[in-house]
Amino acid sequence: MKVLNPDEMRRMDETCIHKYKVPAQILMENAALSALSVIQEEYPHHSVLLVCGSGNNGGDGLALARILFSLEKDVEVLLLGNPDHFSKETSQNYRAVREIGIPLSLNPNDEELSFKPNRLIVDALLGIGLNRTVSEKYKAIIERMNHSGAPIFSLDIPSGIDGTTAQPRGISIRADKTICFGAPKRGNILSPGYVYNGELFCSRISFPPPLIRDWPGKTEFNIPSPLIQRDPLGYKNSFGRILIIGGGKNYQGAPALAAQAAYRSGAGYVTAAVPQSQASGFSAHCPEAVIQELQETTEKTISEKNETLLLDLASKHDVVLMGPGMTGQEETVSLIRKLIPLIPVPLVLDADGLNALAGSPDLTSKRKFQTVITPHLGEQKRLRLGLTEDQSLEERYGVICVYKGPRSRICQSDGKEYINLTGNDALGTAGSGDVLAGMVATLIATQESVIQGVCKAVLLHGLTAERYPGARESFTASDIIEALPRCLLEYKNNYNEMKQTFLGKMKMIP
Ligand SMILES: NC(=O)C1=CN([C@@H]2O[C@H](COP(=O)(O)OP(=O)(O)OC[C@H]3O[C@@H](n4cnc5c(N)ncnc54)[C@H](O)[C@@H]3O)[C@@H](O)[C@H]2O)[C@@H](O)CC1
Ligand SMILES: [K+]
Repeated sequence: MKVLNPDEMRRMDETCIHKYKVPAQILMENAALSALSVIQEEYPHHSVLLVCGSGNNGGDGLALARILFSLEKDVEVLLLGNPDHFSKETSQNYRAVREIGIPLSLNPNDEELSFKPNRLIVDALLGIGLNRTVSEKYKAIIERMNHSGAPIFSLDIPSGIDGTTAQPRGISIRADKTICFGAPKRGNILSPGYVYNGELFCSRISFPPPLIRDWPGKTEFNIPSPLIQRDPLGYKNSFGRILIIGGGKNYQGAPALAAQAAYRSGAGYVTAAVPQSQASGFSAHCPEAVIQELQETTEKTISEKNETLLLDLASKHDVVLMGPGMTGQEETVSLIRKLIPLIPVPLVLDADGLNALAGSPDLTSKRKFQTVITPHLGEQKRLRLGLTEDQSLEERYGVICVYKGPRSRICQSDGKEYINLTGNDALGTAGSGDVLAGMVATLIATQESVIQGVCKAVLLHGLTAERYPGARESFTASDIIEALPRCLLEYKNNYNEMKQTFLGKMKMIP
């Protein structure tokens, strides 16, 4: 399923209206009816206060007020704006609400604003037409709604969340539930917007299937797809040979976590190239890994003298992961920068590999084999140095970029983007990224393509956190590795069901 930005959503609405001849009035009515079905299911006994703005989002709210009133619900409307400027559809609903005699305050002053904790608030102030910082007048109302103690149900998107960036524009409604219309917008799905949305519902508001299916949008969910079956006649070298280049003084755990994660996610053979003084410590952490001892700098990090050896070793593996625990030691950084363009297989760069890359996009953009980078927020900022605002990391560095964080995004240089829905805050723990890097390297080697491998690894990594039976506070990187056998099995056996339910992150409403 596609995830749209507000411009695309408007074009989709227009196409539905003009090409498929579904009138705008019907779309608004369907939006209101789908919101009604959520209210009937989730808030069957609540009286309802609808807070409506002057755009079509407000129109949806007015249509919903009309339908609720016809069901003899206790409803009241607060409406902001000048009715002379309403769209045709919003005007029609406004006139109906007035004629029917539904209680309505137009542009209420402070005393007329009354929010009761036990009355459901329907937030229909601002939808995808939000195009600037929330005005002072709206801000005051949003604050009052947020502090009212009442449950809030947002129509289309919580008022104040930017549909493209998912950031609040100054302030935003914090909804308990949100229903998005037609298709989910980026602001419904990405961080931090998805937290403001609360529980998310989606209605197609009768958009014809080809309109949604054939939409040329470039953003979609990272939906589970089947894992490649292991060859029953395979052997260790056919199940993915991974080379991990990492480690430095005080950082032997990072490559060890990556190596364990690689084995637990299916790698047949893992070589760990680490500074010689750390080899024995490494073996204690991951006895399955084959160790390549490397010459060291005086600071016990990987020396530049290993260049030829490492390139030769890389050529004997399917994928290389470089970076975990390598430190920012000058000579080591220089080695990383020499190796990046020359490594003759797909390359995953993480941690110090990314720090060494930052500011030199040509190192990766000219590589003959694909590169995957997995930066967290701090690393993203460093990698952005020297880039213009409209340039993306994936485009400028010529890589697949995994933007790690809540709702990680996996982006290709051609603009295709997959939003991952698995995971939670438990993953914010030291070593979590090292584990992910090991999983990414392995699934790249074992799945049908580099992008498929990356998508599956990110999904699986998030799943381990969701399936953890303990408190999120207690979750560690080792728990991810420990959960992999179960989660991998669940993914293998149930991907189809996971696909149907979108992993429970969004409920489809007729
Ligand atoms: N045919 C369609 O286009 C459909 C649209 N629908 C609804 O229509 C919404 C989009 O409608 P609109 O494009 O009219 O936009 P909105 O209803 O989101 O808001 C536009 C209004 O808000 C004002 N505004 C924008 N930014 C503001 C700010 N920061 N502070 C205060 N006021 C601000 C604008 O001046 C304008 O009056 C969707 O979110 C959805 O709820 C649905 O009815 C489904 C069909
Ligand atoms: K809204």
